[in-house]
Order: sequence, then structure tokens, then C-alpha cells
Amino acid sequence: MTALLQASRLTVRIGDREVCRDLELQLQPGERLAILGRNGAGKSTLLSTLAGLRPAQGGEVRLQGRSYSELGPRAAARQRGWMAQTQADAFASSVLETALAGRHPHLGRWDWESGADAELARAALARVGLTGMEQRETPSLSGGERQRLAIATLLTQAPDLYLLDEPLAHLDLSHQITALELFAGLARERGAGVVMVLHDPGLAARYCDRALLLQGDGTWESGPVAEILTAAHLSRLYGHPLREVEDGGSRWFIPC
Ligand SMILES: Nc1ncnc2c1ncn2[C@@H]1O[C@H](COP(=O)(O)OP(=O)(O)OP(=O)(O)O)[C@@H](O)[C@H]1O
Repeated sequence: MTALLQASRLTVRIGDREVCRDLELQLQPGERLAILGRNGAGKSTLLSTLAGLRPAQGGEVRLQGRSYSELGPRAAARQRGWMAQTQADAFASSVLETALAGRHPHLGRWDWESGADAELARAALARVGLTGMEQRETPSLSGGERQRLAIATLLTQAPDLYLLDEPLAHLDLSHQITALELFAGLARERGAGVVMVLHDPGLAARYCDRALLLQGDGTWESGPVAEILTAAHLSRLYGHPLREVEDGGSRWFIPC
């Protein structure tokens, strides 16, 4: 099976600092991967490299077997969606218009969005609880509402691969679980691949199949969450002792 995402011998640097050296990564349809690490370890930098938005210093990234230069930006945007850590609105537009921007990679150069596109956008807004807010201007949204709009825009884009930089930022606990369940459903039902930068290893253990730990010095570890997300690994990763607690079949990690 062709991997949705493959990174081979990927080396990413910021100045003379290494984020990862010779990273090997494969994501198959339906798989969810969590990226964890300390602040400044380079998680966002790696994610934007995986999204083809930043050049790698070595190795390569392929989407369903093709490099970003082979695909070109429009085809790449039909295959992978990227959610930035913060949502910047260059100018005010309505909630519905913002969600509809997710359809742009699917339209011809001179096409307008159709009624069917608007239906997709409205359905996506409904899935994140923004029905009734379609005509609101984006600067008037709260932080959590703006984040849910970013998720709705990605749902409207409907790529095969979702690259999410801290998708739970600004969300209350209930909306965090709703968002994680939503991406779990896309993986299960549509075979979507999901890569998420997360700061909660308990949620990563519950909602991802595999985890990638970025140590901040170019070294990394990855594997199934059962093997990688342990108190010993995580204590070393964060430089603070953590204790593992099991409850109702889920594993949680508590700072000591
Ligand atoms: N253009 C830049 N010039 C200099 N340093 C940069 C630049 N971009 C990022 N950095 C630095 O690179 C490091 C990695 O940044 P990155 O945003 O990828 O980290 P992160 O792991 O996502 O962090 P966080 O958990 O805080 O979001 C940080 O120390 C950051 O200050």
C-alpha cells in the first residue's frame, strides 16, 4: 500500500540547530500520529516541512508516493490539509466565506464556489458547533470559536492527510474531545491520515496509534503509543518526572 505520507532520511534545521536528523516516517491510511516535545523542540517546524511549506535540509517527503515538486501546490492541497498553530486573518471575512476557502484547491482557476460547496462548508461548520454563526466576521470570534472554524475549513477541504499543529489550542475540554473524536472518525471511516502536534501525552495515547518524540537536539524516537508513551520516555522528553495512571482503560500522565 502506498503511504499517505513518507519521510525518508529527513533532516530539518533551524539555523545551525537540528530539529531532526535522518527521520524515517510512514503514515498509512487510517493512521494517527502524535508529535510531542518540549516548547521550541521544533514540532511546528517539522510539521510545516512535512506539509511542504518549508524546505528540508536533507532527505525527502512524499505524499502518496510523489514529492511536493512533482505534485505542485494545487494537487498537494487536495491531498494534505495543514492547520497552523495560530490563525491569522489578513482581512475580515465571514465564517462561511472562511470555511469555503477550503474548497479552493478543488475548483478551477476561474470557478466560483457552487451550492454544493456551500453545503459542504455548512455541514463542516455544523460538525464543530458553529451553525448560526455563518455571517459573523472572523475578528469577532472567540479564540476557541476561531480554532473550530479552522477545523471546519479543513473539513471542507477534505484532504486525505491532515497535518494539525496543536489542534486543541484554545478549546475547552468538551471541544477537545469532540475534535479528537472527529479526526478519529475521519481516520476510521474515510481512511484519512492524521498527524497532530499535541502537548497532552494522555490524549495522544488515547487518540493516536503512534507517537514521534522530538528531543530538541536532532534525535527522535517513534513507534506505537503503547511502547513510546511511557512515564520513563516522557519524563526524559520533558525533563520533568511524570507518573502513569490508568483509569477506565486509558493511560494518563501526571507531573510529579
Ligand atoms: N525564523 C526563525 N529564526 C530563528 N529561530 C526560529 C525561527 N523559527 C523558529 N525558530 C526557533 O526554532 C525553535 C523551534 O520552533 P518551533 O515553533 O518549531 O517549536 P515547537 O516545538 O513547535 O514549539 P512550541 O511547543 O513552543 O510551539 C524555537 O526555539 C524557535 O524560537
